Amino acid sequence: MPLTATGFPGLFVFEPVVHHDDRGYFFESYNANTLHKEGIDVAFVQDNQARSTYGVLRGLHFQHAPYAQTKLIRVLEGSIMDVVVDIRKGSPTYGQVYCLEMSAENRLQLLVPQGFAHGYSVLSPIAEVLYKCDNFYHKASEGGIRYNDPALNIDWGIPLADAVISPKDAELPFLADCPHHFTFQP
Ligand SMILES: Cc1cn([C@H]2C[C@H](O)[C@@H](COP(=O)(O)OP(=O)(O)O[C@H]3O[C@@H](C)C(=O)[C@@H](O)[C@H]3O)O2)c(=O)[nH]c1=O
Repeated sequence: MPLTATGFPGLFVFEPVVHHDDRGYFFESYNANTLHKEGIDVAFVQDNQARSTYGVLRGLHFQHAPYAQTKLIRVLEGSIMDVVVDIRKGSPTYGQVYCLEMSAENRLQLLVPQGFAHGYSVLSPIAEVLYKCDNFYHKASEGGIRYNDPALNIDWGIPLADAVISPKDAELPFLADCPHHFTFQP
């Protein structure tokens, strides 16, 4: 599974090797050994799957310690704009935004380390998103940052007038007011 660095420490894009034949195609959507060979060892314990319609915007979310989560994200149907923000104090990319268009067609996967806020918007009529997490859901440890934080100025790939946002997400704080931070560990 070829891996591409993003310039953000610990944040990687994977593009699986697809084997095509007369029947269709086959690819390994996850292989711990392949990641291990790239120096990445993550013990995933929970898979999440979410289906959304066009314009749905989920995020930006994280869980703080001791329930922080590494996530490996991919799209099973449709296309999304995936967005992460580095909130690790001391990171060379602290406060910076990384966006990646991910789809069932391009099969890209994004490995998001602990210490990033994560969200996505749906670009297609329907999107089905699957992500692995290395820590269990813990409601009391949930944190987030507002999708329209002016300091981040995120391009979600859709007009914000079309965005469908949960009441919880609409009230998240801006990064400058966020009470939770991570410490960068090189
Ligand atoms: C995240 C999560 C939610 N839930 C429940 C809580 C709630 O009743 C329902 C929907 O939860 P939410 O509104 O938080 O779902 P959602 O807004 O899709 O939350 C997700 O957003 C993306 C961007 C992420 O990165 C994830 O980590 C997660 O925070 O599902 C679980 O049971 N387990 C979980 O792991």
